[in-house]
Amino acid sequence: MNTVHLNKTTNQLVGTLAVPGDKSISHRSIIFGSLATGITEITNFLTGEDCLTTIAAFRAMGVDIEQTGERVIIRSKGYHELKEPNVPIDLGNSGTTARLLLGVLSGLDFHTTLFGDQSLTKRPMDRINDPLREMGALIDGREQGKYLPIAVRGQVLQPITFRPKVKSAQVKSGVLLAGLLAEGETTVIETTKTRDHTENMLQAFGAEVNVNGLAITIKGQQSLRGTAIQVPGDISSAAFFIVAALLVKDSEITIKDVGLNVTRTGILDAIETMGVSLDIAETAHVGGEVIGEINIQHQVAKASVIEGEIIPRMIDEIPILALLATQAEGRTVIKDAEELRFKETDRIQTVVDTLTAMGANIVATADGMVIEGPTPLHGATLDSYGDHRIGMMIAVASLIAEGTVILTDAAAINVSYPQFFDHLALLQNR
Ligand SMILES: O=C(O)C1=C[C@@H](OP(=O)(O)O)[C@@H](O)[C@H](O)C1
Ligand SMILES: C=C(OP(=O)(O)O)C(=O)O
Repeated sequence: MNTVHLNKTTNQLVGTLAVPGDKSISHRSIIFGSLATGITEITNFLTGEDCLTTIAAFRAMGVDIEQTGERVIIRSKGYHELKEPNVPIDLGNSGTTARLLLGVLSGLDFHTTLFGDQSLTKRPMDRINDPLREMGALIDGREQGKYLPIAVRGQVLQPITFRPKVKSAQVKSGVLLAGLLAEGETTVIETTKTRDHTENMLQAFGAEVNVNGLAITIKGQQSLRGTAIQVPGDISSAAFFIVAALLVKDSEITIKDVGLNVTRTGILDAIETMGVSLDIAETAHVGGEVIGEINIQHQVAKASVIEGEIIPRMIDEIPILALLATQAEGRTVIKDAEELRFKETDRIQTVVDTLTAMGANIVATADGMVIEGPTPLHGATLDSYGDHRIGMMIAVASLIAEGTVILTDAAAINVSYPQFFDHLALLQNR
């Protein structure tokens, strides 16, 4: 499955789909379940490689984690009982595991070494290590701990009030996790709201946490209680099929049981500002998260300017939105998205290079891109560059491109959506 040949679809996309569990929430369910005392039972867990990496990390610290497909049972005696791993921990491709785990390990009384794959080894860790060091963490690594491999020796941490410079839920969450283990009260004050699954899950595990607008305060050294977590479908995964249905003529699909937390629905708002109407209905609330259904029919989008507070609420969906913009009428401008340069790849550059190779009119800017549409797309030989979201963007683009798209390193998609090609075939009635 590493190289796949993809052709323009002859079928419209139709049907109802439940996308796999949310990646951010799946990671956090393993982390909080491992830190809690008692039994945590997780359903609809994402079996993507990144989340399996988080399971392996906590198993290495002695936590009993039983995983059978999308059902996970964690039996833990609480964070005081976590053990020093006797081998370095492999974080694979997962930025979320790296930043959140650094927060946890900084406050646990043992030594750990962390390393990752080629992509993760290039991603900045100083954004989390700087505040952790301010709390007293002992962290060292390549270039003074800016990059993996990194070693941590846990300490008794002091609380801080932290105003992150980057808009990052991973940094916020890493500091809140360290704050949970620290003495006193730790506060994180954001400039723009980022995804709040950590805050929601802390509450679900019985922690005292106070959210006051952009300020989050956590009381240190409290214990968490194991609980049941139902993971909503991942809107970031759904976004690929939402855009696919908009692009392929006569399509109509419904995505059910998908997470609709407002800190994640920027992609739906952005699509609506492009003149598209979506039918969205909330169906349930679980563990502080909203779940619902989205119905999408093929429509032609209009260009728009996407900027400001919406960007952190759709940061992982910008590659697929850029594809939609290549087929929209007019000039789409994406701004304030410099964070894309620090993902699995530099997603400003890889999106621009990939869509240009397919015939799009798109240029990179320092903090985003400018796209003129509509332009017809054509086949090409393209690489995922080891980036799951680039791989899925290419696969969706191939549905409307003339000629064959040859996608190399398609296996990168397994990081967040192992069933992606099966689900695509299902919607094509193949
Ligand atoms: O907290 C999380 O689960 C995530 C936060 C975002 O990263 P940043 O915090 O680096 O923006 C996002 O891109 C990533 O896919 C998952
Ligand atoms: C950026 C992503 O994940 P992470 O930072 O966890 O590698 C992503 O899933 O698009």
